[in-house]
Amino acid sequence: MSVMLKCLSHTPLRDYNDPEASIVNEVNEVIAKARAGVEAFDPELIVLFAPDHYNGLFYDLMPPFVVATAAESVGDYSSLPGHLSVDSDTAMELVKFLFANGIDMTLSHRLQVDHGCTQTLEEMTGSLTRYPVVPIIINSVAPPFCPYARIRKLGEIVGQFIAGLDKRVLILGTGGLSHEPPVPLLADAPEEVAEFLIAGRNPTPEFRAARQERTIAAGKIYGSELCEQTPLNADWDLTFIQTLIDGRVAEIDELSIEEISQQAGRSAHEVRTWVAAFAAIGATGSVTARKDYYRAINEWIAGYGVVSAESA
Ligand SMILES: O=C(O)/C=C/c1cccc(O)c1O
Ligand SMILES: [Fe+2]
Repeated sequence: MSVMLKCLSHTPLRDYNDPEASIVNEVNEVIAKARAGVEAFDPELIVLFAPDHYNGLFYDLMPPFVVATAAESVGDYSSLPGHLSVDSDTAMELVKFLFANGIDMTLSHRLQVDHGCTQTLEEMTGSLTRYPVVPIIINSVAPPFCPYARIRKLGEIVGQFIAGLDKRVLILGTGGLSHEPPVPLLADAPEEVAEFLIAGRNPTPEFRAARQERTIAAGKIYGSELCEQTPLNADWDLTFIQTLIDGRVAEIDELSIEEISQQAGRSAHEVRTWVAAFAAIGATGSVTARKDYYRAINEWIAGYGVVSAESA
């Protein structure tokens, strides 16, 4: 068994609201380098921790986390549509292993996923089908959230499963870091917004286009005095990254969910995918980790980071 980890922020505003060309080029270079590392590693399996943004998961049945044995991308923004090459047998074995080890996992045999799941997969592999993948969606956008300690425990048990596989496994975490796009909250939502958050699957093209336009418009003023959303917080992001690469992931258990929302924005909870990914690799051996890149990019509503690790 050998294990590689890549955790990356994602943003659907790529191509729709780009920062200056030098920054786009810089990010493209970092992604190309990370992808070359994946290519050289040649994973036999990808375990993908990702959030959803009210495209696959809604409040009609909102799990804290879910393993998919089959997944279809909705192709929101400019993300790739279509099916992911999910290794359904391994996904099912993982669910059984989690049950046997104290994690009450949710299972989906047909899950819709969005840019939060597919952007990083595409960036790291060039497609949604290049390698067998097991998607694990962690609720990071729809409060209330289970404690970070539970996410770390989930990651640890996934790591124990990976350790028993005798395969080259790439663990991906996608989302974060600090950011707060205009995603509505169920509390106090007007009736039609609440209806969308509870059961908004398969929206009309017009509904999807209007939603995307709102995000693009938010990107154009994000971080300015016109913007009411919580701004990016580079200090918070860099402290969080350092905690992970120092091997101190358990310290994140102590952070309060409310404080993270206040300091880093409501969608900063997408870092739950990074917590799970680091806990997973930590359970497979001794870990070497590094920060490949960080920049706060308002145009993309993203504290944008890339972190890599290997275990031996
Ligand atoms: O779901 C949406 O419409 C927008 C999501 C978004 C916006 C900006 C940064 C991100 O990481 C997002 O997921
Ligand atoms: Fe996101």
